[in-house]
Amino acid sequence: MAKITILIVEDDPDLREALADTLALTDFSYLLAEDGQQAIQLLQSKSIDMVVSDVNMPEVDGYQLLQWVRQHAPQLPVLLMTAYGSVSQAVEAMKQGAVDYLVKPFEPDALLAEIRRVLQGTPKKSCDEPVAEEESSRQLLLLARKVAATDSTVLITGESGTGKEVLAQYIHRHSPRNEQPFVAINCAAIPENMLEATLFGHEKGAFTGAYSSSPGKFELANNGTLLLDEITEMPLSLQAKLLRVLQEREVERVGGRKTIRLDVRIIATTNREMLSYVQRGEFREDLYYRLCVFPLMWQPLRARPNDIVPLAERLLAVHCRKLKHPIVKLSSEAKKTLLQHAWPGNVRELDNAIQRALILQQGNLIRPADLCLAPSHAVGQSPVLQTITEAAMQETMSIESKMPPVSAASKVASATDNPLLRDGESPVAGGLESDIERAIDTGPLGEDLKQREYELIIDALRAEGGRRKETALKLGISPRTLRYKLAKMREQGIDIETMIA
Ligand SMILES: Nc1ncnc2c1ncn2[C@@H]1O[C@H](COP(=O)(O)OP(=O)(O)OP(=O)(O)O)[C@@H](O)[C@H]1O
Repeated sequence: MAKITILIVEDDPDLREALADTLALTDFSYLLAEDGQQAIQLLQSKSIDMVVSDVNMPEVDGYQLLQWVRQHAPQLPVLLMTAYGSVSQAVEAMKQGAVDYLVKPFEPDALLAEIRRVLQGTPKKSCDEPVAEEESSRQLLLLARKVAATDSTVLITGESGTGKEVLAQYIHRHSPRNEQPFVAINCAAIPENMLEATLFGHEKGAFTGAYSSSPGKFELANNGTLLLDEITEMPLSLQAKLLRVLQEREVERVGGRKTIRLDVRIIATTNREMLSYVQRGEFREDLYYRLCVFPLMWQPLRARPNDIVPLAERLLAVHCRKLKHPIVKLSSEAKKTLLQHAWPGNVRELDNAIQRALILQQGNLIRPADLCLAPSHAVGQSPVLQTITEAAMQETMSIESKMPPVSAASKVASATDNPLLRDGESPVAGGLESDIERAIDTGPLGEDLKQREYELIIDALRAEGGRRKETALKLGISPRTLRYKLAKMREQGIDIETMIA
């Protein structure tokens, strides 16, 4: 059997040699590159199973290399190595598709364990169960445990950052398939022309750039669980093929003739209101009903206050462990501040706030100022926010009435049908949640944020020479969302082409 090849990309010659020495003592074979440019050349000519890359390198750095991989070989896992000060960027890189990051310095065994974990497709080792102190969250986990025991297809809905992937992993961990792979694919993050090959695999030469044959996510997940993240972002043409695979339980690689039998448990997630996608003809109805066998919904974080502080404490412990930092605590004022915030970006926003606070805090105690939370997002404290929360509640209630009833845990649904920038935690970095965006549509804050968002989009388009797919990838949104945003900008009289020029 061919050996698994790891590509090490590191500009520091001593560290590169040390990493090579580590891999030389294992069954893996390895290739070495001094920078991103050399790495791309090797990726174009050799068969490589995984990339382990430094972040800061001259010319083509780790992030640019990651972007190249996302476009040309999206199924290839990229593990980043980063210095302590660049951790927040590395976390951002994970959102862009890196499988994980290691903080330097690390033990050789930590690297090998991480490589094995990634290649086996197992989720991050964590004996930690999802935090669920709120009654509705507990009930949700109970339901998840029940469905985990079966092979039923599960559809998880909830706003961006509520914990849909965490719940999917929880189901897998508690299922009879837990010793088998858990494989996740984010349908919004893979370029449209690569999605089919990534899902179903391809044979060598099936298309330009198919340097070697490769199994798809379905094959990799065989006997285990496949998570189809952000399923509404899948193009209609591919939905038809997906439906066939789900019905017939077999797959053929792109450019291949062999039929491969499948035994895969499917979990799909979305932060959109799927039924309105179905009504608009953007999502196949038959596929919707095949996926929505057992729907589960995470409430937005603002609707489960009892989860907020325990989640913050868990995230704090995780990051302290990862950064080898002494234990840090939350002051009681900081806890109050957390409870007063509306968390439009949900648990992911909380995670970011905790990471920021960990960097800023002094004396191993987090105080309110360290959290850097915008006061305008404090629950019940600002008229702007009241509008936001009211609008969000109205939105979620109107959705609730349309979703099939599942449980008491699903009192507040959160998907929206308005495709907007994801990851609502920071308007500058990532965009806003749709409910919030609509709520602040008319206010001065809304105008400022919109202008800033338009500037970001134009800048990204300019940097990518007007190419839509690349721009969407750069902004961390789906091409569909970008199209929607551009249409909105045109409606407002913005001449996009002139601005790019
Ligand atoms: N109940 C929970 N317990 C512990 N950590 C959680 C929980 N929910 C979410 N998280 C953490 O919050 C972050 C976001 O979670 P996750 O990726 O599962 O959200 P998501 O709903 O899938 O987001 P998206 O819609 O953007 O894909 C992750 O870092 C995850 O570990």
